[in-house]
Amino acid sequence: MARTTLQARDLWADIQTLRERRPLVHSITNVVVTNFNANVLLAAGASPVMTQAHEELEDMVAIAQALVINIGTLDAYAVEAMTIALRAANARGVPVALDPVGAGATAYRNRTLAALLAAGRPTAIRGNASEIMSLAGEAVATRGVDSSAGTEAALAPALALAANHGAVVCVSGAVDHVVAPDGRVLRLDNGHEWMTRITGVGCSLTALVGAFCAVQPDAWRATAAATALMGVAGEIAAEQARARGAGVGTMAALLVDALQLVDEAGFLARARIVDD
Ligand SMILES: Nc1ncnc2c1ncn2[C@@H]1O[C@H](COP(=O)(O)OP(=O)(O)O)[C@@H](O)[C@H]1O
Ligand SMILES: Cc1ncsc1CCOP(=O)(O)O
Ligand SMILES: [Mg+2]
Repeated sequence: MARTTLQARDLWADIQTLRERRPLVHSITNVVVTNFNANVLLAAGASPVMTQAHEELEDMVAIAQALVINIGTLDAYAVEAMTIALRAANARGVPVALDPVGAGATAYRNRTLAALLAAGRPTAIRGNASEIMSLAGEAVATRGVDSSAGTEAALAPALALAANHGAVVCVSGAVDHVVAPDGRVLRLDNGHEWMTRITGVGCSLTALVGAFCAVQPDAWRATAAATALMGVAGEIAAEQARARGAGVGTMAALLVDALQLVDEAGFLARARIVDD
């Protein structure tokens, strides 16, 4: 396994670049998380637009700096939209982040993901452990949209998935694993268990992956920056919520705040890159 040379300060540089450049991120996402995802993107410094109208997809992809495809709430119209947008993004060199929500839960999701991966190539794929294991061909059943496995078990499947599709793969969980098609692996030990009790945090991480791919051409480093930022912000939000005797509802708002307000010292003090 290749050792990482990435440092937290490299990831902080990408966070600053995102805040300065404010890339337009086009998302085709699910009906549960659309508003939260848009707020997360805005807080981190990106400019979100959500649309799946077939009539405007190619025009929107043409002005976007990244595309996010999220299969959380599927129907035939949305699947066609994802396929059109993926092809358009690939043709224009616009980076694509894919969230395989619920992969391994139903045959329809698995079929749809196979068709999307046959139609085009995502730049990065971000899912929880059982979603990534399922996408890599392992016989695993995702529990609705929640993981039924730990991230360590998904490392080998993630490396295979990355190599097979030429995409960076991020497996999120207690320790996040970010792997590149060439075998580079970065582990990030940030976050808080309460993040799993706010809907859309994983989906929003995928949206951030898209945003960072818009400003950092090394998709592995971009995905690491997104993952570190979400983990650090989640930690800050959980701490602040607990300090005031609040729960995960308050934490959701504090998470958006932390994505906006985290500064260099706070980020560098918390970001934990784990080497083997
Ligand atoms: N047990 C945990 N401890 C700390 N952070 C976690 C834990 N589980 C998930 N996270 C964090 O929550 C975010 C969403 O990840 P995850 O829950 O795996 O996604 P999904 O919502 O798609 O299942 C990531 O930033 C991840 O690091
Ligand atoms: C609950 C739910 N059902 C379909 S999509 C969705 C949101 C999943 O969001 P996340 O994976 O970020 O928790
Ligand atoms: Mg998810």
